[in-house]
Order: sequence, then C-alpha cells, then structure tokens
Amino acid sequence: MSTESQIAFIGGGNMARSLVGGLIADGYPAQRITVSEPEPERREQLRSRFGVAVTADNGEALEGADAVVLAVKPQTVRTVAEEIAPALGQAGAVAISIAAGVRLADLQRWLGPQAAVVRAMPNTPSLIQSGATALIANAQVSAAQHSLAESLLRAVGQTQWLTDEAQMDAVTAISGSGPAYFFLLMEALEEAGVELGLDRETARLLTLETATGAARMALESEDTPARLRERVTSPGGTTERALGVLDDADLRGAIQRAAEAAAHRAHELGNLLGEQ
Ligand SMILES: NC(=O)C1=CN([C@@H]2O[C@H](COP(=O)(O)OP(=O)(O)OC[C@H]3O[C@@H](n4cnc5c(N)ncnc54)[C@H](O)[C@@H]3O)[C@@H](O)[C@H]2O)C=CC1
Ligand SMILES: O=C(O)[C@@H]1CCC=N1
Repeated sequence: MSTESQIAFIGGGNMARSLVGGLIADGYPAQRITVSEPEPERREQLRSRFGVAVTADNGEALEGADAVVLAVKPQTVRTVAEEIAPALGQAGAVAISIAAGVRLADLQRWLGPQAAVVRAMPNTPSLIQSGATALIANAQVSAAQHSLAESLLRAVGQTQWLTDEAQMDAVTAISGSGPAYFFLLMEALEEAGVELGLDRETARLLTLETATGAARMALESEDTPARLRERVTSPGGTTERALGVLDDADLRGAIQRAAEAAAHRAHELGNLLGEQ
C-alpha cells in the first residue's frame, strides 16, 4: 500500500495492537501511524513496541489523517464518532469501524451525512499478518478511499468485500471470534497431553505444530478438510476412536450453536447500540 497515507487509530487496545503490529511488520512507516488511547500504560506499550505516535487526545490523532480506524468497544463507538465527526469532515478522511455489531447506517448518522465509512471485521492474527478481514463500504466512500481501506487491511492478511451488510454478523462469528475457538482447542489438547503424561512444554509444542500443520495443509491442499480428516483416520485405529468420542459429545453441534450465539450477539449489539 502507499506509505504516504496517515492512519489514526482511536483506541489502542487488543485489536488496534494487532493491526498496528501487522502494519509495522509489513513495513509501514511508524511515523505515519498515530494511536489515541486514554490509558497511559497502553500508550507507552504501543510507543515503545512499535514506535508509533501516541496521544490521549482523539482530535490530535485525527490531524492530517487519511484513514481513521475506530478501535474502541462497540459501546463507546457512538461517543467517539460524535466527538470526531467535525474533524473527520474537515480532514476528508475515511472512517473504518471495526466494532462488532455496529451498523453502517448508525455510524453514518453519528459521523454525519457526508462521512465516508467502511465497516470492517478483522481478527487478532493480523498481528502476524495472518488476519482475515471482511469489509463493506457506504456510498460516500471514494474509489481512492476504498482502495486505501482495502490495502490497509490487506497489509495484515486476507480481505473480502461483502455486498450485504447482514453477512457481517456471520463473519463476526466465524473469523472475528474464530481465533478464540481455535485457541480453546489448543488449550484443551495441550492439557490432554499433560494428563496423558507429557511434560507441558512438549505437549504445547506438539499441539501448536499440529495446529499449524493442519491449518497450512488445509489451506494448501486441493482436498476438503473432510477428506484430509479421513486420511488421518485409519479404520479401527486411534483417530477413529477419538472422533467417536467427539461425535458422542456433539462437537459439531456445539460449534454450530457457538457460532449462532456469536452471530446473534453481534446482531443484538447492533440493535442495542443503533437507532433502528
Ligand atoms: N479483540 C478482537 O479479537 C476483535 C475486536 N474487534 C472490535 O474491536 C474493538 C476493540 O476491541 P478490543 O481491542 O478487543 O477492545 P479493548 O478494550 O482491548 O480496546 C479498546 C480500547 O479503547 C480505549 N478507549 C476507551 N474509550 C476511549 C475513547 N473515548 N477514546 C479513545 N480510546 C478509548 C480503551 O482504553 C481500550 O484500550 C471492539 O469494537 C471489537 O468489537 C473486532 C474484531 C476482533
Ligand atoms: O468478542 C468480541 O466481541 C470481539 C468481536 C470479534 C472478536 N472479538
């Protein structure tokens, strides 16, 4: 992406840290990134780890910005949006909200009728440029702003534009929250290894290498995950026995219900925080 654009982050928490870290790792100049964050410790961490400019003043972060990433909690987005609306209009910057649930129409209402707004759902592996982000833009977003938003998120992983905003709840449930499901699986498998007699370090290493190997294999293979799973499963062997236990526990059903609960919560947040 062009390294000329000035990027402001409003909120310097977990997700901002992942995006900033990913951008810096991609070679984006630190002096072109400003993060506004009220917590002094978080500001200091961002400054010392990534070398970006930090401030406690949202207005200051916006000065000269071409893109402003709203990286505060969904419940804080309205306050921040209304606060920055005048400066955003003057800067002519595109606002990129990553808040779960918060809808384009509400963002537009809070930021002003002329505001160019992109709603995005990234995930934390952006930190190591392995993120997955879905995006959708309002009609005010220019072609240049469209490509700025895309290149910003593409610097930290894969991007996918949506044409129907309703899909954002599903995206939030699958890739937004998704890393947590895989981390939980890793925690559980590591623990099982320890229970079976491995030392923790060995159990963790084997778990993480296996997770990485399986994910890379699924990405690079032309076969479906189902086919790859079948190849691990020798008839009458160990995997078959293990998968039987997971089927009895209805793991697939639990995952389906978990994703539905996350999507439902995203929708609920949109209803609770929005005005329609
Ligand atoms: N954590 C994740 O994996 C993902 C989070 N998101 C979204 O990103 C947003 C941020 O989430 P997290 O980073 O996890 O939360 P977080 O709580 O770690 O970060 C939010 C930050 O905003 C700061 N803040 C609070 N009020 C502020 C204000 N008025 N002005 C400027 N900064 C302010 C807080 O001090 C905090 O550091 C949420 O809307 C969430 O839905 C989206 C995708 C993934
Ligand atoms: O848990 C959350 O609400 C945020 C949105 C997606 C991932 N984390």
